Amino acid sequence: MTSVLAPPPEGSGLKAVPGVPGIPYIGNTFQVMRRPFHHARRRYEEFGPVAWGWLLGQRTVTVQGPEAAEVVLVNRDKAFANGPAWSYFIGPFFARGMMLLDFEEHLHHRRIMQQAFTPERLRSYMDVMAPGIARGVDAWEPGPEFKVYDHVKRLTLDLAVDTFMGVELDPAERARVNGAFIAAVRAGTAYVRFPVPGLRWHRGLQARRVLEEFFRRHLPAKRRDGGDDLFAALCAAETDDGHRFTDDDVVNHMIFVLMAAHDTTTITLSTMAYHLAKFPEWQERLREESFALGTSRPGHGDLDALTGIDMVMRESLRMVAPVPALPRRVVKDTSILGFHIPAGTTVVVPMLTNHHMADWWPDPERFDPERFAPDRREDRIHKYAWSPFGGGAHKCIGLYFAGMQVKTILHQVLLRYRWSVPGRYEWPLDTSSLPSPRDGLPVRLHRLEDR
Ligand code: HEM
Repeated sequence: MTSVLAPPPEGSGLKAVPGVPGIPYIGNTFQVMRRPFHHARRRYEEFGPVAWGWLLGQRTVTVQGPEAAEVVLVNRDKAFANGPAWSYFIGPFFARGMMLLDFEEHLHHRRIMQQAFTPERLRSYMDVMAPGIARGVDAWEPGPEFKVYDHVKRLTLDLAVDTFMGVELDPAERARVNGAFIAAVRAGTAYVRFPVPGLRWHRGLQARRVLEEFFRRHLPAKRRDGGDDLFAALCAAETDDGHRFTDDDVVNHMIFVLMAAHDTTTITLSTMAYHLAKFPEWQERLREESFALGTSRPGHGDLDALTGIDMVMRESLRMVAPVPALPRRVVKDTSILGFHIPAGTTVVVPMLTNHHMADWWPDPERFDPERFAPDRREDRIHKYAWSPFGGGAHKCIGLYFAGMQVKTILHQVLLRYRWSVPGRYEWPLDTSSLPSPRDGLPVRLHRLEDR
């Protein structure tokens, strides 16, 4: 049954947000998680861009389309806060990470962290990363059921340890840190959201302690010796007016950045690999481009020549946004596109489904990288039509790093392997958390010289 979220203040000229909220606390949670595209389309046809319902235990206004996304992400009157919204999901495990800070404090931290993402820093991360990528990709064992997602996840996690931590780890400690990391990420989507020994939430809290202890142990040496890694960069980062991170800040930011960096790039690479297997003509086109580059170790500037990889990456980020939804908590009464949004509400910008809206994207279900070609640039229809990296004050600080890493890995893979899937294969995408293929994306992988 249709009902309104809250009556707008008298004389405000605002409209009430409509919706079919469903059963309190549960509402449409299962439909949204299982069939997000179908559900979003139906809601948009019935209510337009602003509608409410119960989602994951909260009264939630979902805003669809780039115009509403812009209002929320640009956040002109500071009505939308990140911390309370994201903390609901990942707070205990990623406390005081950059994305969970707000307003003045966030700006202050972001200015310092920016020093770890300057062009010079990016170049040196790339130098550290290149041999690890070559080693990791070389070690893949071709076969008929090669699970792309699982292998890429392992690779990006290993790269994160090398590029971000810059600490020599023996295999046992590497496994312990990687394991803690995976447990902390998994805990965010636990069904039982309090600590019961043996269950995800509890394991997540234990993992957080392992990670804190790890970074604290290595911190004094990093402060003293410096290095080319992100950990050293955060220790050294200083704004022009002399602000630096405390030890606690460095630990909190490191734990968060590791999480922010590796799942997202894994999903991007997997989506690219899936479509390149489904559309072999694109795979060949990209391979030719990679061979034409004439180097297996491209430097930062060489990557610009890989225009095909760039278009496929953008199209893959459109088709499967790795961060499917951006939640915000409304901290004072406000409005979105003329609708009254009361304080206390959770607002969600659903990037995953926004990128499939027929009002903004011609033939949105079609894999068509050329839509990003210079003569088409369909994303230019609106500044927020394509925003897999978010926007406004919290826009992904690692977006150039991500592009660099994704392109370098794919380039290395194209130079060594060819892969395919059976003609009618459709990957079973799990959208109940960050999107991922339920089957690990099995492909037939050949080494090029074997063919
Ligand atoms: C394809 C890969 C990536 C995607 C799609 C992605 C997406 C996003 C999105 C959507 C946000 C904004 C969240 C919000 O507004 O609530 C974000 C924030 C962030 N990302 Fe990324 N990200 C990626 C890779 C990375 C990498 C590689 C790093 C670090 C090296 C990184 C570090 C961060 C950080 C620190 C924030 C918080 C920024 C802030 O709140 O000011 N991300 N990312």
